[in-house]
Amino acid sequence: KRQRSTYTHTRESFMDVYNILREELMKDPVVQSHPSHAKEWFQEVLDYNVPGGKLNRGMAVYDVLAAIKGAEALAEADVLQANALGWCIEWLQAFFLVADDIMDGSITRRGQPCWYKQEKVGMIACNDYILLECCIFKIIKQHMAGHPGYLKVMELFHEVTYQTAHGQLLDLTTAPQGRVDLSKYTLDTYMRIVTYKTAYYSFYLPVACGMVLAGITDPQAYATAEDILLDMGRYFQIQDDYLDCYGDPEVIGKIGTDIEDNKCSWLICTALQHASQEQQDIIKAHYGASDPASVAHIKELYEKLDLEAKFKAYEAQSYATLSQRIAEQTAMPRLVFTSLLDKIYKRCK
Ligand SMILES: COc1ccc2c(CC(=O)O)coc2c1
Repeated sequence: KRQRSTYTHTRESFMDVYNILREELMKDPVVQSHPSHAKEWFQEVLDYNVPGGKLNRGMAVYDVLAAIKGAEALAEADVLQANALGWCIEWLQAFFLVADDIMDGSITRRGQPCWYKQEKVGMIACNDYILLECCIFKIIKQHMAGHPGYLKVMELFHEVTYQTAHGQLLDLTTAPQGRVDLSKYTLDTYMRIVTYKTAYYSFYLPVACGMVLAGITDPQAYATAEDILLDMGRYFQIQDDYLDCYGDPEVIGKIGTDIEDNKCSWLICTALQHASQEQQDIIKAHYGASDPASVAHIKELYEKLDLEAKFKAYEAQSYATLSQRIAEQTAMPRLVFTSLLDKIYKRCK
């Protein structure tokens, strides 16, 4: 069935699907048979943690499907299915964020207190992030049963969860809280962290989901997409690290604290690569310290090492290489990749 009334893909239409999925999950017999306090708790876990982000990852699944099949070829059921898978990526992110905030001892997330910081929650949040992950497979079962790509999607979410957990393992053991062993802050390790912790779920997963729904089965198409999208995801995170230090807090919606937080960021790894012995001593003395004077010393060092220019050069190089690779590939309509690249390139938030 072709689409009669053209669907317009907006945050509002995407949020409508959240409400459908949340009601489906609340209707689950296990939840329905709970005493009301437990039903309310489960609903709050979803409403507090799943919506509230920028929804870029979730909304990208429909965009990919429409780019491959043509929006006019999609039936209402196809649109719902794509948005349901998109929300599975937002659920996956909610699961990681609730867990990561506990591990990092974070205070706020998306402008509100972290879920575990709620008086009544604490370590109950550990069970809550498990429930968030379980919802992914309830939604996939509900919306992909009977689809030829059901198993592929199931494998995708298991594989990307595994990759992301390995990214978090690497990040936690490279940059443990408190004083840091700077010898671990190499660009190679940094690239591995961002590949596994961010690039797979933020860029490869949304596109791979769209490809499955579009009926693409050729393994080479997925390999080509992975190659391009991991590079895009690495560029995205390096840009994120740059914005944390040089972005306008008004625009990015938060004040960057990577220097105070000891973060293994592209800036510090690049600084260490070019720093003299004396400059390394300054980094050792001041990186990861929260007092403003220490932060100022690090930013002064970033100035001296001209990291802004180094980032701009990397950004231009990365964009050129990605554009070239996108133009050369024949696996998919270029729009699949260019729509994402245009969203992140030179973004301010
Ligand atoms: C999947 O493509 C994306 C993923 C993430 C983003 C972001 C930042 C964010 O939402 O965290 C801007 O554009 C995107 C495009």
